[in-house]
Amino acid sequence: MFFLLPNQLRQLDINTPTLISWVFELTDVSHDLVDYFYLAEACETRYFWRTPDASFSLVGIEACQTYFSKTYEEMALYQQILQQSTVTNRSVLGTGPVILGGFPFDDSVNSQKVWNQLGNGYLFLPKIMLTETHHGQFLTINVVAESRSDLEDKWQEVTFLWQEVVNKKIASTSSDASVEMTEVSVPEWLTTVEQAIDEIKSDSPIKKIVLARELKIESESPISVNVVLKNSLAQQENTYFFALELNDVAFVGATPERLLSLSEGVVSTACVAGSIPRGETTVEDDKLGKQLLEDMKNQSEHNIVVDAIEKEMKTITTTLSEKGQPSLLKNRDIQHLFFPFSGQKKADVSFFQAIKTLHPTPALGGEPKELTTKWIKEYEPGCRGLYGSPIGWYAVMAEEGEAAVGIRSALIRQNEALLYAGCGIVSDSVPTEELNETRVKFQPMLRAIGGKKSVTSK
Ligand SMILES: C=C(O[C@H]1C=CC=C(C(=O)O)[C@@H]1O)C(=O)O
Repeated sequence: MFFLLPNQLRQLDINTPTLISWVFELTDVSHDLVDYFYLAEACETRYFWRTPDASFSLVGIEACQTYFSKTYEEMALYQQILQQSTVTNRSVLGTGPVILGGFPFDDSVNSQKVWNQLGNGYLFLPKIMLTETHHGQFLTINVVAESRSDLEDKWQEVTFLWQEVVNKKIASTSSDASVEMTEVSVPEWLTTVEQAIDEIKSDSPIKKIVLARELKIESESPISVNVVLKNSLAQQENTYFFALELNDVAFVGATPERLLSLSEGVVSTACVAGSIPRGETTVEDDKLGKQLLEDMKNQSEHNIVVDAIEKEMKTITTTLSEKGQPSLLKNRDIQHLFFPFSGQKKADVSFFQAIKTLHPTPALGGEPKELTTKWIKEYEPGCRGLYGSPIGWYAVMAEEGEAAVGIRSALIRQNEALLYAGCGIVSDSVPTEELNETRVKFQPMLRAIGGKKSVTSK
């Protein structure tokens, strides 16, 4: 598959920096799209995204433009600037110029010490992007050129990069190394949970705080992002899959939670809060599901999320679906209370602005938002980085995109991984039960990392 510069582009008159974003339909669709992510292992930047129903996947390879530590407003502005200087033949959803990546949980926290260059958010426009939809597989080539000869040079560079990637072989790596697992700051975390309960029970306006903790994995050999993603894809159900890698750090996850999607002017979100493990048998599983649906503590945790999201969705939409009863969202290790909302996005609200409005929902931050975000910054041990924050894709030329909430996730760096899990604390939370809930939420990434584990707790 070699992609020559199309004739239309050879005739372009380029005088100012112009983004050329050209889409080709792939005729050879024998590869699963994720294979291109695996093949790009040696690249500096790579990205993978798949929706829970697997109907839409993206792979991004190397950066044509990068956006570090950018606010939602800045990204909306970059999007507008790009729109005015782009030449594209895109017609299918998720092809052409698309920005990929994640925002930080809290942009007032510098997480670079732990998260390296990903710490304050990293978004990029890929040089090569692969898209799979029910229309087929597509390849987008993005280059920013200042003249016709610059376009020819850069085009050649990107097509060589593509050749290099597809000519690689996927290395077969096993995941049976010995790994040491350390639950980080457990006593401190339990104390923080108690403090949060006291705060909620006092006459403070705080009703709910989501507290997260970390689990550290040290492996005798480098942890392969390819293996972790491959295992996640095989092991999890009803989740988004994402992987964002820049140099030696990668953020990988299998999250059940949609923050916001935008298609044809309609924004859709979901309230996912309230949890119980899966049962060993169907009977036990149904019993646990029923228990979750009827449990007052989980209902109150969930309702806080529904009320806040409904209120915020009303500020960004002209019409909104009605509030109703939650159903169960079942993943491999855990089940949640789930309720979706969708509405017509207001024309003057950008997608980035809409994401800013919702993030963090009380499923990851708390209620009220500003107070609890500050509370988390002050008291939660650890450093969230991109955990719990919007990660996804954002079309440049059209009203399209989607961001999931980056949970059930791990930061992977060579022989180490840091897993994150949190839970909603309300007035009748019991600290040790919350600790157990986070243990269940670590499971997806623990299972995906594999290895023979020994455990310590600090
Ligand atoms: C914060 C996490 O989960 C959130 C999403 C679903 C259910 C949650 C809960 O029941 O507490 C959390 O709000 C996490 O998995 O790290």
